[in-house]
Amino acid sequence: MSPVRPRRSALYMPGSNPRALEKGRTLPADALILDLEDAVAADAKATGRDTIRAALAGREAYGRRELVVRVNGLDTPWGHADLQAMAGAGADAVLLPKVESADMVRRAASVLDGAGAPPELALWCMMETPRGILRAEEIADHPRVACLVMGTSDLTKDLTALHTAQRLPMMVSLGTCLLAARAAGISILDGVHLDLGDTEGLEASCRQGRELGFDGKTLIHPKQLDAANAVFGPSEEEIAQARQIILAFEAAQAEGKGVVLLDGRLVENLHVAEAQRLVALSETIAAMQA
Ligand SMILES: CC(C)(COP(=O)(O)OP(=O)(O)OC[C@H]1O[C@@H](n2cnc3c(N)ncnc32)[C@H](O)[C@@H]1OP(=O)(O)O)[C@@H](O)C(=O)NCCC(=O)NCCSC(=O)C[C@H](O)C(=O)O
Ligand SMILES: [Mg+2]
Repeated sequence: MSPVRPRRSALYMPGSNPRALEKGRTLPADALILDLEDAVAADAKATGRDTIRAALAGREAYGRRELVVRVNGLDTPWGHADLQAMAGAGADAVLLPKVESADMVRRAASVLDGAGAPPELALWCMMETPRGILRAEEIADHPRVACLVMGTSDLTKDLTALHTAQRLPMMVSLGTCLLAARAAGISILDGVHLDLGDTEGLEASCRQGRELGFDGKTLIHPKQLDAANAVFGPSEEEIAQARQIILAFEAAQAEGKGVVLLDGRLVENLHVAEAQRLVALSETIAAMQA
């Protein structure tokens, strides 16, 4: 079962942009992904590292937002130094791009260990190449991996597919990674919606992601946060329903029954487990907002 930690919204921001990093302290994002990879030009990578380390040194200012650093791949000139710089910098997780095997995860973990990373520093993995998708299960199974993140832009390019409204070209990959994440009991986030002017399309893509089972969505601009938070967070109606399910089942159990009908619908212990997860999620979100 995925952890109850809310990951409805994860906002990418260029690690070389101090203004964006400062703004992240007040934005309603569950997670911030401080990027050293695609959003940072080659000649700004070293400055980006310093800017991110400075932000992480003042992490109290980010409250309960999860802080994740996307490093460059170990096959690039910057990957090794990125991992060494982030090992003890205070991030919650390091996000590895273009992960294609458990061996790639092991090599990154070994650099972090060698640089003295604490055991609680998690690895998140970008799932964005055909080979990576095919090996999703072994990647998700590594003990340090806490979350898979769909990289639907790179994936669309590598598949020579098209970006479509219904995202049919993505379905096999999304489903494969969801199975891997849930089998391993870790989180999984959906890919970005690139069209910043397309509010309806963003909302539809969030709804589709939630229906498929994603925990949240990665985003590229603050104006996308509200849609993701609303869709991936349980609604008032869902919370009320969940509480009813828990109460009805408790009452049935007190009478020695293992199932109960609530408004004509069968309730079993599997429904109670999901209801408990939703209530716990809503309580954590409320605590974060407070
Ligand atoms: C796309 C942007 C470059 C647009 O930036 P800008 O022109 O500054 O936008 P606005 O003027 O509308 O900004 C309004 C204010 O919001 C702040 N802002 C904007 N974007 C962010 C952000 N991402 N995080 C934090 N704050 C942000 C601006 O500073 C303005 O603030 P203020 O000064 O108070 O007015 C920009 O949005 C951007 O850089 N976005 C992130 C791009 C990125 O990180 N891309 C890489 C990740 S996506 C990816 O890699 C895909 C994946 O790998 C795959 O394969 O699928
Ligand atoms: Mg990518």
